Amino acid sequence: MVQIEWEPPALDVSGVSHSYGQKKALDGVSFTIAPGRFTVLLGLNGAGKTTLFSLVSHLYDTREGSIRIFGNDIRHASGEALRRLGIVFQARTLDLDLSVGQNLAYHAALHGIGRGEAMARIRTLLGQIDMADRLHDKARSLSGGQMRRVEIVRALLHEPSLLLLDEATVGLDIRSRADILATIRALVEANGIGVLWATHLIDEVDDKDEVVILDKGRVLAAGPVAAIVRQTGSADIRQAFASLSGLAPIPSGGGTPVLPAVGARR
Ligand SMILES: Nc1ncnc2c1ncn2[C@@H]1O[C@H](COP(=O)(O)OP(=O)(O)OP(=O)(O)O)[C@@H](O)[C@H]1O
Repeated sequence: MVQIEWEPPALDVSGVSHSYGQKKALDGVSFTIAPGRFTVLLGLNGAGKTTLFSLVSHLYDTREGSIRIFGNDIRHASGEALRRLGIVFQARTLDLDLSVGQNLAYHAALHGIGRGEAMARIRTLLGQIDMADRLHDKARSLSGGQMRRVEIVRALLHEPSLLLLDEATVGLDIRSRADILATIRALVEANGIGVLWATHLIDEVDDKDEVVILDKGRVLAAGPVAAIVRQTGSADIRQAFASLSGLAPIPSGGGTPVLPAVGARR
């Protein structure tokens, strides 16, 4: 008999709710993402993306529902779950007074990676993003896009199988945004890792991606772009998103935000 090995989803979010006092930020959120895939978590400002990331990364306790990373429950097997996870938060987190190499080596040490191995990984990853020559430069001397790329390298140092990025292109110009997105897509290909890319920018979705559409704390649709477009009877994901979330059609063009102010709270 042929035994088929079952691989658990990279991320399995099941019935997750979260409130801030009376405010319900997530309401029965369920979806899975497959290993090695690029999945976009698409939602307007205030949809609940950052709250979801805070639960997945165990910054907040999951009180309702469950979150599993490669089968490891974030509550009961948080060590193994977090070992498989890399995360780039929306806010900048490099120490500006340290060099690129020091920032990265410090993070590697926190993960218990020996100095020699850490330096080898740092050099390889910086090479993959064309920043090998910036190893000794102070983080302060980097552009916003370069800082983001270093943060991405930092999130990859412990060789996670799933990378979460929360609005990774916020505050960057169109060129840097495209570069970051291309960098991540190339790293997914090269390293075979899965990515959950949170954004409110519809233009960051590619036809080949999987998408989870989050609106006011609820999942409106989840699956391959083509399936969502077909199921909603839309011409493209732009129209599907607009019709699902009850918005006026979104005009196309360089990275049109679907809502005006990034970081605005409702
Ligand atoms: N610390 C908090 N206290 C109270 N309410 C909060 C807090 N953090 C978020 N919220 C509320 O929870 C909801 C979801 O916010 P969240 O930041 O998770 O959304 P988001 O999709 O990440 O939005 P953005 O793109 O603006 O960061 C919003 O209505 C927000 O106002």
